[in-house]
Amino acid sequence: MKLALIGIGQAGGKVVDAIVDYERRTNTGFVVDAIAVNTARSDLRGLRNIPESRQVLVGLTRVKGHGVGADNELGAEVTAEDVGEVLSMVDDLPVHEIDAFLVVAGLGGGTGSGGAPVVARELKHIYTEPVYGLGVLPARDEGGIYTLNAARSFQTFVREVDNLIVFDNDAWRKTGESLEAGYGSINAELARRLGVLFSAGEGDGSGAVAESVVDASEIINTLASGGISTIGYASVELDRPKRGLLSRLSGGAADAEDGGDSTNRITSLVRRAALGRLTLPCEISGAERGLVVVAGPPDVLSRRGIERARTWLEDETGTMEIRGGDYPVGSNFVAAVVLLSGVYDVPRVKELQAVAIETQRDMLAKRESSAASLDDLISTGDDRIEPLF
Ligand SMILES: Nc1nc2c(ncn2[C@@H]2O[C@H](COP(=O)(O)OP(=O)(O)OP(=O)(O)O)[C@@H](O)[C@H]2O)c(=O)[nH]1
Repeated sequence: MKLALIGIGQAGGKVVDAIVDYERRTNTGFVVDAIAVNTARSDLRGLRNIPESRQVLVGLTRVKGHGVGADNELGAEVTAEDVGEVLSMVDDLPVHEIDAFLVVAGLGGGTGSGGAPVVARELKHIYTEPVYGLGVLPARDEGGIYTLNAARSFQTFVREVDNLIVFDNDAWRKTGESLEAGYGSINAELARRLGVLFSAGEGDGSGAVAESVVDASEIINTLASGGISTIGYASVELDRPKRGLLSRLSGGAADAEDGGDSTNRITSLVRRAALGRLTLPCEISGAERGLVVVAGPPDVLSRRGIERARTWLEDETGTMEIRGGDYPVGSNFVAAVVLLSGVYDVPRVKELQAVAIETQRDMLAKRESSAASLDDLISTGDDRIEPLF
């Protein structure tokens, strides 16, 4: 599936940078182009895979290239004011080659949180291709303002995109590692999941042909549920020397050849992917749609395994709309990606909203009491001191 990526804010830019890095290393060609949008000049300078010619600095007259300091209302405002610059860069893209747009942002800050829904709304207005969002939720300990920003942006973003894929930083932190230090590896993990999913059907340049292809329309139909999505992933290294291209391309005989090993490997991988750590932890039963992609050398991609895994996922989720297929790649790993779309039982979102409501209430009360306290402080009672003007 061919994507145009638009990363907004620092997290958005860095995640898009990581996806482009994955795409180049794997030679999968699923990224048609990538654009970074920011209010902070220094954030744009840090990007390695998005050249200056694909970067847009918005809000320059208002914030002078210094970011919006976690004020997402200002982020939305300045992005709306300068959205024409973003759209004219999108206009330069070969849009006829694109299957969908993916707008990426961290929802806890200011620029991405406010700007991503604005850009998504404009893209949807102009183009007929689907516009998907990828929203990163802040970790629990980032504080109330980040949580409130994320809750407000989430409400808005989910309405402006055809589907919002969610990634929760909190579920991905490693013990003993600060989140800042861990962003590099977290972004790489996220890029791998999205990379395997979106490059399915594009091939990896080895010329291998899939038995039952996962093409762009399978992904689009899965995401057509709307609402929000989560992605699971699991992989295993094959215990054998890497085979030559010829044997990889021969493929297709996995079930007969290894007495069911390939079938079992795939079913257990898909279970691990769906029941292990999802990009957004949630209850998978009740998901509206699902897609299973199994990537690996063709001679171990068991069609029976994929069928069984699909049936298992139908039982677990309670939906018949589980699509699936294989994705032959020249690798010594077998990987399964499970995309669950239209998930509604998500305790993390409910918790985020509860903290956001509490924060909003506290902030309003504080603002009112601060105004009264300042009046108190300044007032000199009956002995009035005249202000200068
Ligand atoms: N996964 C991931 N999350 C990040 C990364 N950088 C920041 N975040 C998250 O994204 C949130 C938003 O931060 P930024 O993207 O830095 O904010 P911004 O959109 O640039 O907005 P301002 O800095 O306020 O102008 C943070 O609260 C973190 O939760 C990253 O590299 N990877």
